[in-house]
Amino acid sequence: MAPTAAAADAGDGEEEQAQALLALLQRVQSEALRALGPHDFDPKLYVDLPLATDATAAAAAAALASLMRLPAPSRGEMDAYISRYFAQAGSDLVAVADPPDFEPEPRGFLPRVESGAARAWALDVHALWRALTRRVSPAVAARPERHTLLPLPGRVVVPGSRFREVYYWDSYWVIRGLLVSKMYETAKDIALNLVYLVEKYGFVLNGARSYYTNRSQPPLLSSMIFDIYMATGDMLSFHAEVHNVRIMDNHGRVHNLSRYQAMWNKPRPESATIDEEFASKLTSTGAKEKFYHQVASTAESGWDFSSRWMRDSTDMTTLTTSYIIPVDLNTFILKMERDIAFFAKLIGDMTISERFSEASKARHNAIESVLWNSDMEQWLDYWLPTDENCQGVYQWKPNSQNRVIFASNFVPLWLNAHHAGLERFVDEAKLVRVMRSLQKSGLLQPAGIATSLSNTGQQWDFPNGWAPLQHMIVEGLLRSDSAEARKLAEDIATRWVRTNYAAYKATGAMHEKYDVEACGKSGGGGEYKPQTGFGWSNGVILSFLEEFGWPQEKEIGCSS
Ligand SMILES: OC[C@H]1O[C@H](O[C@H]2O[C@H](CO)[C@@H](O)[C@H](O)[C@H]2O)[C@H](O)[C@@H](O)[C@@H]1O
Repeated sequence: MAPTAAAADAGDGEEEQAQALLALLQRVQSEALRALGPHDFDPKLYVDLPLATDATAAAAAAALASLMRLPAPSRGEMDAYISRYFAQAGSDLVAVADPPDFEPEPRGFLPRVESGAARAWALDVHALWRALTRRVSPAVAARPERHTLLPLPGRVVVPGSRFREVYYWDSYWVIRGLLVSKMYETAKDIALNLVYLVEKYGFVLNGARSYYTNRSQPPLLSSMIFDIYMATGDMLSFHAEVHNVRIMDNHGRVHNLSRYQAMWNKPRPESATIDEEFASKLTSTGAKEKFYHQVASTAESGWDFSSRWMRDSTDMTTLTTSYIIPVDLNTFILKMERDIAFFAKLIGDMTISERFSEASKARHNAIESVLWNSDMEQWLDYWLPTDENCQGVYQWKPNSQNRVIFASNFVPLWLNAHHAGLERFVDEAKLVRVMRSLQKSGLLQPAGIATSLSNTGQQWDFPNGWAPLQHMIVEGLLRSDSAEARKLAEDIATRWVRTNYAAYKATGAMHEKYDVEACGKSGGGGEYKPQTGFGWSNGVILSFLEEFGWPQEKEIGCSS
């Protein structure tokens, strides 16, 4: 997960040049804000610009310095400057409109989807892989100092719209969809690209840009490899790291758990103007640096942003992410430990297999001792004191569990969906109790599972629902002996499919997130405009349609 010696092997000269281009682009970003104003301003666009083929960074910097001397550059002057010195954002990725493993209707595609409307839409969603598959242009590897995009050896699938590069945790659900679409080679390419990032940087980056080298995202690489292996029998290799916190429970046992922790204490380049604006109310440099560190650590969580990480949900400067032990992160790492044990056994390395099997058992105990709350029948994030550096052993305190309801409190159910034959993470009786807790939590809404119960305007809060959260909880409920749990899983999936379908029919697009209060509404909130495309939404729809089918007589539109 998070970096230890970020970019240590990436080469010092290369790293310096990457940082010089980024610094120039951040100055362009600030100048563009001055020229264009904050309305509809997307700071990420500017740090994604490659240098134009006939431009040098020195000439672009000199011309920018002249613009900066103007009292207020006009939109025309700014546009002229950008088109003179830079190529279009995203032009350093080559569209792969015809991936070699794409077939308009692959043999054996969604055999249980009988409804004509559902099947036609599923084929549209499947065809979106053509619009989202890219290859990094060879120009990037030839002159990396001219791009913030990082070179990658294979094809990628991007989420879409402003997200022009491959993302770490998005790729898990993209791959799940690609496996339904029988695009095994593209799925393997994505995973191998992420392995390449591990080899080069020591961990999988948040996304494949030079400004993402300071942090990772939820660690799902082994899950990708596991699912590819299950679908194809092919194995890839990988490696990952964790950031440790030690907690002593009431029986004197010390547990190791993990937290998010980015290696960064500056504004995020892709959102620098926004971060600086929030930090402007903090007076000391130290306080600003701590804030920037929390912002980057929150981006590492994938839940950027949410009241889940804030002491005061109205104040971004109260982000406290690196002092929180998150339920979902520890679920992902436990799954990774089980995956490694599985693969090591498969290749006959029993020493590694046993080591990771022991680690997964220890984390299982830690999750049950530190994060499980038997009154609420949910797993809860654990908040550490913010005045310490997390080096020592903390004494567990019941009040440090965050009793606020989030969809992540139910993500450990997902562990039940994998590794048939192993001891189940949650036994049947407990699963039914957790299911009841979910049913009365308020998270179940007409169009799916809400991210939280608080409407804060942040995108990882109410009323937004996100594809990965629906998918993990549905898969967890589904692999149960309880008919009621399986029925609830299908009910949630049905609501989610219907809302995605209705929004697609209304807008012609698949969306990054949805408003779960009503069927057919896309989501909003957060620091950027709602995006379409969209990698993980497409992947989850294909996965649900494969799992549950769609009978002829079942209505796919919103039922009134
Ligand atoms: O530019 C702002 C932030 O955008 C990304 O986060 C969001 O989109 C990602 C891609 O779909 C997704 O993985 C993440 O969960 C979303 O919150 C980016 O990952 C952040 O690092 C970035 O600061």
